[in-house]
Amino acid sequence: MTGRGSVNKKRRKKRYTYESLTETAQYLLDRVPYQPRIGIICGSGMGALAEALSEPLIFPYEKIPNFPVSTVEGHVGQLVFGYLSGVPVVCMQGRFHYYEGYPLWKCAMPVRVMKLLGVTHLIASNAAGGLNKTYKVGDVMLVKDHINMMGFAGNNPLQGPNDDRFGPRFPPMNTAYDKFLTQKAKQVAVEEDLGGMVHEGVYTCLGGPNFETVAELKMLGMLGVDAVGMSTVHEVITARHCGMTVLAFSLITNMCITDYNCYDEANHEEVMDVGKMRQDVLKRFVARIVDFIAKEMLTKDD
Ligand SMILES: O=P(O)(O)O[C@H]1O[C@H](CO)[C@@H](O)[C@H]1O
Ligand code: HPA
Repeated sequence: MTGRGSVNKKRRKKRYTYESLTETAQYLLDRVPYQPRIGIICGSGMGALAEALSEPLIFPYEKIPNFPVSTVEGHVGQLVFGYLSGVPVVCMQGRFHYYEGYPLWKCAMPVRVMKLLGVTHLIASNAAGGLNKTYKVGDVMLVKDHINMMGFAGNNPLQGPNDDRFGPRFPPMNTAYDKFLTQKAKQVAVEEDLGGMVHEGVYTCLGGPNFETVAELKMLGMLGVDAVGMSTVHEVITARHCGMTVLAFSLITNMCITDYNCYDEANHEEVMDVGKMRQDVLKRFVARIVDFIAKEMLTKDD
């Protein structure tokens, strides 16, 4: 390969260093008059979560040094800084997925940038297919654990040289999802009238972009998976590696089809529609969680 093609290939493969990520964080810190403490990642169709921020400062991904760009419908592709419940936060309105052609370390790169910005708590949301038969479309599942399917095949965002400034070579993952915060989120959900529609369950991320076959879903069900998606796991692994406290939740946007006699088909339009349908209640939900973190958890970290 010669010329522009080889230059692009080198660029795609070039790993971020602590220094290059610091450069990205510094670019943002030079333009934002505060340090965000809480990071929020918006799932498919859930970009409206960022619209709840007051005094928004918006950075399209293509303008931020070293940032990848969003290519998926329903992921605007910008970082939004602002205040939620009076707390300085940063929100990813659009995340990166493996199926977009990005390696997992690149998909998870914004989490490390958040860390360098001063973020200590991450709230990751996603749209997911409900595999647990008791779930219904529009329900929320607080993630209590995940199965890193791609990791089974050796694909992990932490693959490659470890930089101890971010975290240890061999990070534990049995406490990935903060129990205290998850319990509080459950309580908030009940108070916000999400009551009967809130579950705690196991999420898995597949590589996508195709939705799953019936046999694949049956297998995942046997493994104990409650909700299936194509994101979040690599972000959570990266966040835990660098010591962040994590809450993650899935909006169940469709039920997984595990019946060979059913001819319905999963589709991205439905996923985005359900995200929009639930956006107002999720905005309130996330704002309350941010308020709780600020009052009960941030002070302990200071
Ligand atoms: O996980 P998020 O980004 O919410 O999006 C989910 O929705 C898309 C499929 O409709 C996939 O990208 C899947 O991962
Ligand atoms: N499968 C995988 N990812 C998804 C789904 C699904 O059914 N729904 C939303 N994201």
